[in-house]
Formats: sequence, structure tokens, C-alpha cells
Amino acid sequence: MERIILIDFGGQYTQLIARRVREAQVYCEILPYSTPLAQLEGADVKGYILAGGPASVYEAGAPRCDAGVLALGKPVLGICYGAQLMAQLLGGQVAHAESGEYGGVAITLEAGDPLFNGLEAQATCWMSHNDRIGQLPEGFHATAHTAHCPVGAMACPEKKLFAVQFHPEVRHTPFGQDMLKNYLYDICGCSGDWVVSGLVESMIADIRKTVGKGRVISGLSGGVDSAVASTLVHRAVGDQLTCVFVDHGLLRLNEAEEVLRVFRDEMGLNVVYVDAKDRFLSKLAGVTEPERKRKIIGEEFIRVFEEEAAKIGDSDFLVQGTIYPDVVESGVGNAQVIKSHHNVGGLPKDIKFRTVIEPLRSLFKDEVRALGLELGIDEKAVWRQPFPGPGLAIRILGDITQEKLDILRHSDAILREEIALAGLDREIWQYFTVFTGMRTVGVMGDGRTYDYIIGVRAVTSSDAMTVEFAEIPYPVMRRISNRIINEVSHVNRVVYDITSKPPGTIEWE
Ligand SMILES: Nc1ncnc2c1ncn2[C@@H]1O[C@H](COP(=O)(O)OP(=O)(O)OP(=O)(O)O)[C@@H](O)[C@H]1O
Ligand SMILES: O=c1[nH]c(=O)c2[nH+]cn([C@@H]3O[C@H](COP(=O)(O)O)[C@@H](O)[C@H]3O)c2[nH]1
Ligand SMILES: NC(=O)CC[C@H](N)C(=O)O
Ligand SMILES: [Mg+2]
Repeated sequence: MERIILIDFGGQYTQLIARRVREAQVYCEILPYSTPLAQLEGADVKGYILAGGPASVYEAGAPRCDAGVLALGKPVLGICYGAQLMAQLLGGQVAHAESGEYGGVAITLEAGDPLFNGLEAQATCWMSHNDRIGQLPEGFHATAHTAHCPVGAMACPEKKLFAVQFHPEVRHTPFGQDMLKNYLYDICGCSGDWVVSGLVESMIADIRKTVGKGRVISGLSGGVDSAVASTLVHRAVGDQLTCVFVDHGLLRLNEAEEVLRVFRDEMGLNVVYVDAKDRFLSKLAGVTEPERKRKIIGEEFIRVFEEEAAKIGDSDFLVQGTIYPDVVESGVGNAQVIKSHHNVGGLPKDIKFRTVIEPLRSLFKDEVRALGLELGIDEKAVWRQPFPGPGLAIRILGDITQEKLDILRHSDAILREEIALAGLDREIWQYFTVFTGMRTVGVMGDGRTYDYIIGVRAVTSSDAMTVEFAEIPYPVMRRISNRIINEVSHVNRVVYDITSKPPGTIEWE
């Protein structure tokens, strides 16, 4: 399979570039800037993209990739920081500009540049920079400019080197996707062989090869990721697979019954239900720090899986439905640790399984859903809203008690019922309530109350990497708030979270 290597310099939009390349049906792999040249090469690599980043190339210690990528004879596209780095590595000059450009900017694209083939000369692009290329490297010419930026883009077509100061990957650069396609198809010569649905057979073959005659344990949560991962493994090795569904006491109302009904009864998977409520809750008692909670939960999951593996006669393989955002947010590579997802950053060091199988590790959620539909998994499971492995633990701020869990579960069930009644459950990516732990004064039945605030979080997204708060109609909000306050004891106030991601995250912890 052909691939594009995307070199990461810690920018905000690196993920987005990868998504856009994949949307154009070319597989894209993100590697840190520190990757040695030998690992960047490969016959299947059709080209490179150098991504953006917060640093300035002229600072000491600014991240640099091996300059050798520019001399491999394969196309390279620099974007923003990547463009500036290309200029600098090849002898051009980059300096701090008197005024930066942020947001939508008018740009003139030169005719004749293969990157801009078929595009209108006068266009709008999205900029986010304060440095600019002052002097072009030898052999380059400027191929676009804005009022404040004489080198809006540059190229040396003979060497297949191209660079743009703007961000083609964001939707606010309307011609961006067409430009990327020009790069991928005309310049890199890709044929577009990446379709998620085409992966099923090779994934199954890979799993079969890895597992051989061994036994496999799969962590099944009822979410789409583990449903797809488990189904792939089931197709590959049939009844060598045992799915383990852990009830850690942090599930939603009736969730355990529902998961067993769908996966055991309807889909016919071999599912072991483990009641681990007491052990999780006692390990978590009194713990308030979010990262501590995540690490405890990550470790306890593994201990339960190990015990179940021992019961079925030692299984060497553990399957997890880990997907790409879990890996990135856990700070693998250059990325910062935003939060340790229990299945990646929360894994203990001493884990008894010989191999952890994660067939979905490089996919985004919408790609996983496409695979799920391809595999014929129940539509309800495919479109189920994501639910984090640590469950309600990261929706209770502070320590976890049975009383708080009961309040949270009850309010969450009401929210889900009302969202479904309003027909909004497909539109909204995730919606849940949060136990804030704060108490306020209220008046109910002419008496004073001093009770808890429940937070409501509802967001729209396509991949959980960036989100907007959902614009739930006021009448629906009113019903949600009335019902929660009237029906859940010890709650006298409901607030709505209107934060996007970034700067917020979806979960509160
Ligand atoms: N209660 C659980 N029992 C067993 N395994 C679990 C449980 N919760 C999470 N896991 C494991 O951790 C992985 C990551 O959880 P995560 O919530 O990201 O994925 P998911 O539940 O499969 O899908 P979704 O993100 O849609 O909820 C799961 O794919 C699964 O392997
Ligand atoms: O399995 C999981 N283990 C975790 O530790 C975890 N933390 C967050 N999430 C889910 O990931 C998506 C992004 O969440 P955040 O915006 O809160 O980082 C959202 O869908 C979250 O619900 C998790 N899933
Ligand atoms: N978005 C970016 O890649 C910014 C590059 C560089 N830090 C600048 O300000 O120009
Ligand atoms: Mg889940």
C-alpha cells in the first residue's frame, strides 16, 4: 500500500493533515521529526509532508528533521513551520515578521505551479504565523503571495519540493483539499489505494498469522472500537477468542445487561462477564487526582484480563480496541500528554500478555465505524456514542462514592432519554452528565435546599479531536433540567458546558 509520511513538529493541525490525506484515499502515517532518515525511507513511500509547529526555525533547539528527506528525490510539501524549515535547511532565510497573519487572508496563487493546477488565482486561505520566509533558497521561486507575505508559497519543481505558508488542511482554506489532491495525485503520483473497507481481509490475515493456534482475550466494552476489534479477531480465529466484559461499577444505568444482550445473545460472541465492582471501587476510594484515577483503572483492567486469561488456560494475546486519538492524547511520539487513556498511557509496565493486538491503532473513529458497517455489526452498536473505558470515574470530579455514582447514573439516564426523544442522538457525538461535586442554595417546595450541581456536556464532532458544544434547542434543555432536578434527589441545579475542544476536552477529567 502506498503511503505519505507526515513529519510532526508538535503542531495543532498535524492530525488534521493526516485526515485530509486519508480522505483523499491515500494512507498517511505520522512520524516524529526525530525519526532517523533510514526509517523515513521506503519503496512504498510516495512523498512527504512537513507539518506546522509552534517553534521558530531560527531558535536554538527548534525541532528539525533530517535534511536528507529533501534530497531523496521524492516530493516534499512543507506547510507553515514545515515550509519555513525547508527554506532554512536549503540555505534560505526565515525571520520574525513585523506583523503576523492569523485567520482568513486573501492570497494570489501563481498560474503554472503544479500544486495550484486548476485553482482560481484569487483565493482565501487560513494563516497562523508570525515568522516568514525572507529569502528563498537557491532554485526556488515564490508561487503565491498575500499583502503581508511575499512568499505565500514557494516551489522548486525540478527537485519536487513545494511549500506553503498557509494551512491547506483546515476547512477555512476552501481550495485546500483540491491543492492536497494535486500534490498527492499529480506530484507524488499516488493512485488512491486507501479505502478502509478494503482492509478487512488483510487485517484478518494478519491477526491469524500473529495468533496461530494460541488463545486470545479481548476487552469488550460494548463500544464500537472493541466491537470492531473483537469481530475482526473472531473472524480470524473463531472460538480461540474469549471476550471479557468488565463491570467496574462505573457503567451507566442498565449498561451491563444491554451489552450482554447485544454481543452475547444477538451477535453470538463468547462473552465472559466479570463483576469487578468491588475491587475497582475499593482501589479508587478517596482518590481525587484525574491522572491517578486513570492509572489505577488502566492497571486494574489488565489485572482482570490476566486473571481471566489464566482461567482459560493461559492466553498470550490481549486484544484492545485502541484507536488513533487514544494514542496521540496519551502523549505517544512528540505529542503532549493531555490525558492518559486507560488503554494506552494507563497500561501498567509489567503486563503478562506476550502481545497486545490493536488492529485499529492507526484509525480514526469514523473509519472504525465504516469498518463496523462493512463487517455487518449491528447498526446500534456501530453508532453508539463513545463511552470512555474509565467510565463514570472521570465524570465525578473528586473522589468517587456510591451516592455520587447513583446521582450521576440517574441524571445521565434522564439526559439520554430526552436526547433520544428529541431525535438528536445521531447528531450529537457524545452527551452525558457530570457530577461537579459543588453544592448551591436553592428553593424547592418553599423550603431551602443546599444540594449538588449537575453539569450537562453535549458535543458535536467527527473524530473527537476537535469539538463544538451541541446547540440543543432550549425546550429540550428545559425538559432535561426540569426532569433532573425533579427526579434526582440531592440535585437542585443544572448547568450546560459551552466549551469547545480545544481549549476544553470532552470529558471533564
Ligand atoms: N468495561 C470494559 N470491559 C472490557 N474492556 C474494556 C471496557 N472498557 C474499555 N475496554 C477496552 O478498552 C478499549 C478502549 O476503550 P474505548 O472506550 O476507547 O473504546 P470502545 O469502548 O471500544 O469504543 P468507544 O470509544 O466507542 O466507547 C476498548 O476497546 C476495550 O478493549
Ligand atoms: O477508552 C477511553 N479511555 C480513556 O481513558 C478515555 N478518556 C477519554 N476518552 C474518550 O476519548 C474521547 C476524547 O476525550 P477527551 O476530549 O476528553 O480527551 C471522548 O470520546 C472520551 O469519552 C477515553 N476513552
Ligand atoms: N503554524 C505554524 O506552523 C507556525 C510556524 C511558526 N511558529 C510561525 O509563527 O510562523
Ligand atoms: Mg468505550
